[in-house]
Amino acid sequence: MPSSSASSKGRIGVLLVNLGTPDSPNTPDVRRYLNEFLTDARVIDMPAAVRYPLFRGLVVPLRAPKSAKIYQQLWDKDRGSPLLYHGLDLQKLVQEKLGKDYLVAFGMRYQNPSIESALQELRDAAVDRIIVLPLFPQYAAASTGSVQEKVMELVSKWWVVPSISFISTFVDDPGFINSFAALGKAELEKHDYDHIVFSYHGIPERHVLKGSHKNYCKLGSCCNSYNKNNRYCYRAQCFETSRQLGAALGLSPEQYTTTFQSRLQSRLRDPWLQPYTDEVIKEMPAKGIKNVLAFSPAFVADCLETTIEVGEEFKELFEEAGGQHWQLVPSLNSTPLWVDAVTDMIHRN
Ligand SMILES: C=CC1=C(C)c2cc3[nH]c(cc4nc(cc5[nH]c(cc1n2)c(C)c5CCC(=O)O)C(CCC(=O)O)=C4C)c(C)c3C=C
Ligand SMILES: [Fe+2]
Ligand SMILES: [Fe+2]
Repeated sequence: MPSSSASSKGRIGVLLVNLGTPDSPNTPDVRRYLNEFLTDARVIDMPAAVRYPLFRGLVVPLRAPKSAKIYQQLWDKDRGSPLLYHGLDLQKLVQEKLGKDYLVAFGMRYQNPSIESALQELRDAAVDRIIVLPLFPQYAAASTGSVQEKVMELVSKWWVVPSISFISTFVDDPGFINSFAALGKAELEKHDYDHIVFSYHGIPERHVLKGSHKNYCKLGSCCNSYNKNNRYCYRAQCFETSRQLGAALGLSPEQYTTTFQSRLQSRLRDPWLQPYTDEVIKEMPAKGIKNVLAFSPAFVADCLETTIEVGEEFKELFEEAGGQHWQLVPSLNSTPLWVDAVTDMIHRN
């Protein structure tokens, strides 16, 4: 008779995944990161015969030295890339909170620690099943979709394929919303603001239309409500996060604006989601909006796109246009409310 004392159940594996970051802020590492990132067909959805020569041969070599300079500004001399160390801090705290019945691993879609190494950690521990949480509140094929594809590609090669589930979007998760709102309220107590900007990472409009369920989404007022037809529409999800955050902060719709940042290509050739943050904020001071509090709610950890783009570059633009006070709300990083929110999402799954 087999011993009845040994439990037949293993731990539950949890895989937290963020986008990725270079191993160092030096040009060769930034080039390697950008090469992996920008040849992903879910990010640059061109035929491989065009994507590889164009990006490896032209875009990345030109971009890498410029990006490296910005990463050098961002890099912490002891802990390195914020996206990485905040992710590792979150992993540790969520593990402590979930306890010994769970094993929490952390991976990056591009570069290190790889999703492959994180999955291997869970496999070595013979976890019972795996819950994957891509750390992107709003689903986009280029972010969450790419993580899902990579996880499925890797796990499909295992002889024993475990039960696996994905948390694909958490735009309106009360824990996520309340964690961000709490950070915003702390800033609102320190200063008087004329307006709030919710600036999301942009994606090409084409990506939204490609994911449109039965052509429901046409980049118009379709995105003004969040419903079963546009549950995975990135634009509708961003608007929903803004509405939820606005409500949690006690704002009326006129007190905030939703904008999109970080477009990669020329807008003439390839329109990205609009309005563009840089264009909107340049117009604000002339309209009497001189004090702005900015959130970046497409990111749950501070990174190049929050600290440098929103916190520094947009501040400079705003001030040059006559603005007086521009303040970025820090990201969720590994704050206690966010650790609780992640733990709750895992428990509910
Ligand atoms: C929030 C989710 C993200 C989506 C959606 C996304 C789409 C997307 N991004 C690019 C191009 C670049 N993004 C870069 C940095 C970057 N992007 C995200 C998240 C999303 N991207 C994060 C978290 C980061 C920061 C990483 C860090 O190390 O701090 C960069 C690299 C930086 C630079 O050179 O400017 C590029 C390039 C595209 C083309 C795209 C959708 C099609
Ligand atoms: Fe990006
Ligand atoms: Fe829509």
